[in-house]
Amino acid sequence: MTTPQVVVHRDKELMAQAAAARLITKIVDAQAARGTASVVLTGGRNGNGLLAALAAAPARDAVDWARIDLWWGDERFVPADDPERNHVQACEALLDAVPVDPARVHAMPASDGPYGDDADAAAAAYAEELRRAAGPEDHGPVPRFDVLMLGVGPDTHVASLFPEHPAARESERTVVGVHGAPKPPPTRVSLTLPAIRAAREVWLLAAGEDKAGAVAIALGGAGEVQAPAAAAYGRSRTLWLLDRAAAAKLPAGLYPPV
Ligand SMILES: O=C(O)[C@H](O)[C@@H](O)[C@H](O)[C@H](O)COP(=O)(O)O
Repeated sequence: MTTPQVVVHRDKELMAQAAAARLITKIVDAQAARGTASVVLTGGRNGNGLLAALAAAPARDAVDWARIDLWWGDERFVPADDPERNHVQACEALLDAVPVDPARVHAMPASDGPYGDDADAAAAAYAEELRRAAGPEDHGPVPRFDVLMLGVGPDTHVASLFPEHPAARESERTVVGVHGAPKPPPTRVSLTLPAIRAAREVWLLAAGEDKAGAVAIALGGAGEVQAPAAAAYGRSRTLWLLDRAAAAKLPAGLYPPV
């Protein structure tokens, strides 16, 4: 487990812009080192705010968009064109504006797709897609994503792993169907903690005062089933990107004054 590093920005706009700049650099470095990059996107306002900031950043053209695989940490299990879908929101925020290779944009299946309304079958299919993408150098059933981003919910959920839900306890499968989620819509598909922890870097994003309690609990040593965000970490780095309001309940001294 990597020790979390905390970076606090003045407000959520600056947080989104700084995280977008950080992501551009990370992708450019990964493409220089390995010829390709893989990034896991998150749903939610902060994840989409980051993508919109990236779309507006002049340096976005430094990325070779044809040589990047994009995955999702979770998806709302609704029809493919539903505006609630994380994939639809990511297209609006960024993906429609950059020359990504559609074959490398790995959206999770929708509820009107080949698996119908069977979220568990959709999850199994996504797990298989990840397994096929993993090479021998990945030493496991999912690729070693360069960056995996997660929005943090006010109850400490990440992706669609909600506190005390079975998905937060999953230790074998890499992707699961989630039923009865407390955040609508109730049916979702989500990466599990073992899949999340395969990433080189995990970035957790939280902004606003309604997140301050969750951030303090997760960074205060809570257990993974009670606080899934506490158990989301990367192989080489775990980074919490916060605005001042979300950091308000952290103990003094955990990050430099902003
Ligand atoms: O599908 C979703 O809703 C998510 O992926 C979810 O895990 C989200 O990232 C958090 O709830 C934070 O969302 P906000 O950034 O909007 O607070």
